[in-house]
Order: sequence, then structure tokens, then C-alpha cells
Amino acid sequence: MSEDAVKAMKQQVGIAAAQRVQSGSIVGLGTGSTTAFAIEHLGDRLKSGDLKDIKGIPTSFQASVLAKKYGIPLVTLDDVEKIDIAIDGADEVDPNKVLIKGGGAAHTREKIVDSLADVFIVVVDSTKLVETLGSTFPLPVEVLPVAVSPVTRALEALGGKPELRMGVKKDGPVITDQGNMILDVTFGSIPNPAEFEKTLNNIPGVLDNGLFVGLADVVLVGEIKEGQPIVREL
Ligand SMILES: O=C[C@H](O)[C@H](O)[C@H](O)COP(=O)(O)O
Repeated sequence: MSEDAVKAMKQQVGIAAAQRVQSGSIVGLGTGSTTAFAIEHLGDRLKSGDLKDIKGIPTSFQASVLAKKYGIPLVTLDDVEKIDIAIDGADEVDPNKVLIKGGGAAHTREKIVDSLADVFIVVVDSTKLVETLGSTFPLPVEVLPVAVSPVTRALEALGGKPELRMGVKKDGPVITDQGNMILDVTFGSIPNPAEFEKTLNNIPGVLDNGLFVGLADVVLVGEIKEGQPIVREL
């Protein structure tokens, strides 16, 4: 599939999710290239007057920068008791709406925000749909820098092949918004994600991993049909 086609699907699905936000809502703002289109469209709706009085809770510096660019007022988790709706992308989605996230190293904060939302809408293009999790994308694990070596060994003992994520346009490892590092772990497949999520998070030094189990309420999928981008619900 061409890059333009994937971009068109992401844009369409991002807009579709942003259309579901109602005036007065507290909105969790996810991270990544698909959610960026949703944030932009929320800004467009605010500007046109179609949407009023929303407040965003960003899941990363990226989301916060975009929200400011598009005129979305921001609050923190200290300012609100609940989040009405969260919109976020994913790297893999299985038929049970279980996700792998963290391709942008933001999954720890995303999980906090997405799990607090009354409605969590996932936005993906059709290339993200998989039968078995872990088959196309390594699982991101956020790790305290001092614990990278022991956590690497623990992940290997669980059958994974961990690789320290390295920066692009930056020498050395990727440092997350929280000051930690990311191990991308290839498992080949993850047949029991609910149990595995807990097993991984029990390793001392692991902050959180990219498995999102039982959190997604709605998955919107961008597809190309007869040459045009369309959106369907999984
Ligand atoms: O850490 C990043 C996030 O989990 C993203 O939501 C995920 O990687 C999907 O990103 P994109 O929409 O750019 O494919």
C-alpha cells in the first residue's frame, strides 16, 4: 500500500473520531500520526464554532505541542475527576480489540489517560489489524535506565528478543517523556495478552508495556474502498 493511501486512511479515521467529541467534554489526546489528524480536526471544529468548551489531556509532549498549535485548552489529571472520551492510535489491533501501543514511546502515559476515559476510541488504518498480537510489531516496554540490563535478561528468559530502541536524528537510546528507555521485544506471537501484560509489569524496573487489554471501547478503522478512504467500526 502506498504512503499516500496510508496517510489518507489515517486522516479519515482521525477526523471520524474527532467528530464524535461533544461540546463540554474532557478529551484524552493520544500520540502518533493518526491521532494528530484528530487533534487537528478538534481544533478546526473549535475554530468554526461547531464545538465548544472542550479541554484536552495530552498523553505526550507531541500531543501537547499539537493541542497548543490547534488552540485546544489543556488540563492535567490533577484538574479533573474523569475523562469523557479519549482518542488514541495503535500499532496492532487484534479481533478482541486488544492493542499493542508504544511505537512512539508514549504507551505508559497513554495507558493512564486511556484507561480513565468513559469512552476510549482507537483510530487505526487497516494495516494495523492482526489475527495474533506480536506478529508484525515488537512489544514496547518502558524501563528505568538503571534496570535495562536485568530487564533485558528477564525478557529473554520469557522467550523474547529485546532490543534497546535507538534514536533517529539523536545519538544513543530513545529517552521517553518520563526520562526512561524503551526495549522493543519480539515474541513472534502473544497468545494470552491479559496474563502476559501483568507478567511483564511484574519485572522490577519495568514501568509499563504496550499491551492494552480490555480498554478499547470502539475501534475505528480507515480503509481504502474503490480508491477512496472510508471508515468502519471493528
Ligand atoms: O507511543 C505511541 C502510540 O502508542 C501511538 O498511538 C502508536 O504508535 C500509533 O501511532 P501512529 O498513529 O503514528 O501509527
